[in-house]
Amino acid sequence: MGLNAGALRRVGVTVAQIWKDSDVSLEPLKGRKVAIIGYGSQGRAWALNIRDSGVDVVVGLRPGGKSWELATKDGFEPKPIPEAAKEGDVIAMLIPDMAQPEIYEKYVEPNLHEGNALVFAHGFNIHYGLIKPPKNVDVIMVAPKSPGPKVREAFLSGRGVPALVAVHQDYTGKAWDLVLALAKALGCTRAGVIKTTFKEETESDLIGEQTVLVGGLMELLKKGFENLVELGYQPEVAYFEAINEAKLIMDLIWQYGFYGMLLRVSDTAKYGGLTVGPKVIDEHVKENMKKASERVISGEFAKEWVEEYKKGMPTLKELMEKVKEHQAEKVGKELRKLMGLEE
Ligand SMILES: NC(=O)C1=CN([C@@H]2O[C@H](COP(=O)(O)OP(=O)(O)OC[C@H]3O[C@@H](n4cnc5c(N)ncnc54)[C@H](O)[C@@H]3O)[C@@H](O)[C@H]2O)C=CC1
Ligand SMILES: CC(=O)[C@](C)(O)C(=O)O
Ligand SMILES: [Mg+2]
Ligand SMILES: [Mg+2]
Repeated sequence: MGLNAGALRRVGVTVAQIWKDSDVSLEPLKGRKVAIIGYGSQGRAWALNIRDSGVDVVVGLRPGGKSWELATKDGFEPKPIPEAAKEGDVIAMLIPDMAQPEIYEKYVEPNLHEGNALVFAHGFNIHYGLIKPPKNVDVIMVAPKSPGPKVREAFLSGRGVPALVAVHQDYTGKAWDLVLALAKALGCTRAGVIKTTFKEETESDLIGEQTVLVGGLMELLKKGFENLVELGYQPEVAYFEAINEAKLIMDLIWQYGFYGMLLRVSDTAKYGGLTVGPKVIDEHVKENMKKASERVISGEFAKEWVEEYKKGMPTLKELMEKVKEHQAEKVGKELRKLMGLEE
């Protein structure tokens, strides 16, 4: 199957529908309690932002853990997951994707009431059929296009991060109003919220994080660092050049776009970058991206990840250790200390 522009239509959305803050009301959340299950990257940001938006929040956690302690420090009174799920009218699943099916089945599903809403921040478990909710609840998603801590940081700065919203099941007939209200309570409508489907969000999120955001970006910076070191330049120079400054250039792209970034670097960098860049990140890279995308779309990646999780994540653990051992990490730690970024 070719992955061309036409393939986009497969996901059921052709023209982007975007909501902004003034289009959306918080009214659907009035008098309803939001149960946040999990207090990690997204969970903490959601609980704090939704509470600050004047909505009643209960945090559901495993008793005695680190999250319990942190949520208590933040002024919540966390409850065991089954109790929070029972109390909540709107139940947000914000524990790791792989942990969700079991926790859902054991503690959440038995406590769902007719007309409740089950909320996801990523479509994985619904799209790949690992969680099958009952027919008498709404099943919705607000997927912030941002790491959790930035969801909180942006909310506090008054800006908000963009998000995708979707409705998988509209039992009450009011699921769209609710999902938009949640996006507003998270601060996401301030930046813009786009209508999507669980399929489009799941596939594009996985493809994005594998080929660009997490996999692609890190590999590019790592190889850029290694290349400089192998050529005999100082590792500290390589770190500042290929890793630290990448953030500063990315900030310019973030704020002004490609063209705006180019206007702010030297003509020498513009000419060198525009002529050499496509030779380094060439069509082979795009072909590799397509292959990775096919594995996401076919469900092959999801199957592999579930198997890895069931084995206790040996590959993930090994790869994480290897990252820690990389020279860029060792040099970087010292330099980040120097710049006052890390203790
Ligand atoms: N990390 C991020 O920035 C983003 C995450 N998402 C989605 O948000 C959801 C939550 O992901 P994260 O915030 O990364 O999760 P996380 O890994 O930060 O979750 C940690 C929380 O889950 C709890 N937890 C972990 N394992 C558990 C288990 N077996 N049983 C009960 N509780 C458990 C921990 O105590 C902690 O409170 C996922 O669906 C993810 O795909 C979506 C956008 C970005
Ligand atoms: C932060 C985010 O949006 C990711 C990369 O999709 C994720 O953490 O899963
Ligand atoms: Mg993701
Ligand atoms: Mg994402």
